[in-house]
Amino acid sequence: MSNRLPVDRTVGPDGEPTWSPSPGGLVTALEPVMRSAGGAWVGWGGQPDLGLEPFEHDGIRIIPIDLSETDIERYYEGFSNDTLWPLYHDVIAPPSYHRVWWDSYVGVNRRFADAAIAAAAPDATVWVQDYQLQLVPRMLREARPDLTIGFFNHIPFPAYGIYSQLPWRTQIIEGLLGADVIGFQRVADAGNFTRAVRRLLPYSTKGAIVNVPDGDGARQVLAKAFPISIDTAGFEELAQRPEVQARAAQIRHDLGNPAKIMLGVDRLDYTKGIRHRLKAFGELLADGRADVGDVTLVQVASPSRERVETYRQLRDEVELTVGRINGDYGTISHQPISYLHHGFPREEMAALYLAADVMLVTALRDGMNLVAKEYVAARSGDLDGVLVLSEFAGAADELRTAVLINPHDIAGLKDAISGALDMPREERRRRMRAMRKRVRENDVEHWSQTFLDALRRVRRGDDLSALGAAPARRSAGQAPAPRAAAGAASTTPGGARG
Ligand SMILES: O=P(O)(O)OC[C@H]1O[C@H](O[C@H]2O[C@H](CO)[C@@H](O)[C@H](O)[C@H]2O)[C@H](O)[C@@H](O)[C@@H]1O
Ligand SMILES: O=c1ccn([C@@H]2O[C@H](COP(=O)(O)OP(=O)(O)O)[C@@H](O)[C@H]2O)c(=O)[nH]1
Repeated sequence: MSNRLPVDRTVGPDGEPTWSPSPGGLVTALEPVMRSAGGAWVGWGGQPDLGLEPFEHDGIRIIPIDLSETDIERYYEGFSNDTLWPLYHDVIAPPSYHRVWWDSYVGVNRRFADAAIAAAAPDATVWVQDYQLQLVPRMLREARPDLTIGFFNHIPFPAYGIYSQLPWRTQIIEGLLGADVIGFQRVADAGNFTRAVRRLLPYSTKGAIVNVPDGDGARQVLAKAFPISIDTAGFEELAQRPEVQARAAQIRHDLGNPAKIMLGVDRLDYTKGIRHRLKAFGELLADGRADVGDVTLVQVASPSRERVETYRQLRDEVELTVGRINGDYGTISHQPISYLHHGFPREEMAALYLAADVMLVTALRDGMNLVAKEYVAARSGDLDGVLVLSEFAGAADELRTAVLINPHDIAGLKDAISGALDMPREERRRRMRAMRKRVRENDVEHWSQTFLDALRRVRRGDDLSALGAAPARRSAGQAPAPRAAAGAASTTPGGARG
């Protein structure tokens, strides 16, 4: 279950409805998982009031949830994308708090939960995805204690000093704790979550395990990092196809055969650090450390959340900056930046990755960033290309041989880009080989199997020590938790179901 279905319904100029792939990494990651798992996908079709019945799409059973214009404004654009999104991304933009948005969030979470309650077979597993649906796990547990419930948070979970701004901070934590396993992208996110639990609720935690009162006993909830990944083999295969390789050569030719191509691919989102990247590149051109004609930056900025004001402002700022740089440094034959405000299909993405000598991922905060992993998979064949990667993207925990940068440090970013453009072939190869190993070991299949395996083990009441238990911790001055306290050191609480 996720806010978005894998496909969005749009109506073409001829008035005919068509289904197009939904934007973003969540769908990219989950689609291959769902295709192999069977079961049904509950989500929203991307347009208001579609009134659709369940249907099959490309081998996946789809259960659509209807959202009205008001739901979209308050639950999706409002609470999800103008409250939770900026808050969870370290308040890069100021979050807005509105009680009517919260009410709508509760109501829409209830509708999603009811759809799963009606559709799930006895003892089924329900895997809830992402910050838009954090209240669903508890709603499911209250109505259907037979279900095994997983939750995965695709975006960061902030430190308590930030999270505590949220007027509904306790309800969200209680909502999430309805799950058996709560997955996060990074170890730091899982730690932030368990710290928030200790600050807000009288529940004891032991490493990754939270003891939640349940009847006369307690049940164990596992809150742990499961870094998401991509269909690595599928992406490698795509990048090896002759037509994709020919397209990569064509892209280079069409750009005027610059010595170096740099690439950025992002939803047009303020978390992605597009402005910082443009600033660094503009300064390199101004300093004479990069020359138009020698270096071209291709920036794909795929449209996202266009009715949210912060996103509109971002688009204006980015496009103003691109226009200035192209105006200042462009020639009749060459533009420093090729800016594309569209979404592209996977084949074109693979060709762009193959064409790019340097991939720029400069996010200010990002749950994972699948683009970074796709670039590595695409370059498995030639082991070439340099990944410049923000340490604030989840992918930086795994891709340690990327050129790691702090995007706020513009001087450092300029040096890193310059070094990447000049990096010797042998160093490029060495770094890429290590990253390829990692992306092959942890692909999306491994991610989903590891998560689902943890879910089965928690549900069976297995000994969870191997899954990340650590010495018992309780925040300073916190009273022992009622009921759960005695079970804090134990691995099999009384309330756990076998
Ligand atoms: O559905 P939208 O509002 O259009 O946004 C698209 C998706 O963006 C986010 O993606 C995140 O998930 C990726 C995969 O785990 C991760 O790599 C990335 O860092 C995240 O930003 C969002 O979390 C999804 O819910 C959205 O559908
Ligand atoms: O024009 C585009 C731009 C992006 N993507 C895909 O969208 C996903 C973006 O995921 P990421 O985790 O990098 O960021 P998100 O958008 O989810 O925050 C990746 O699979 C990209 O290949 C795409 O298919 N076409």
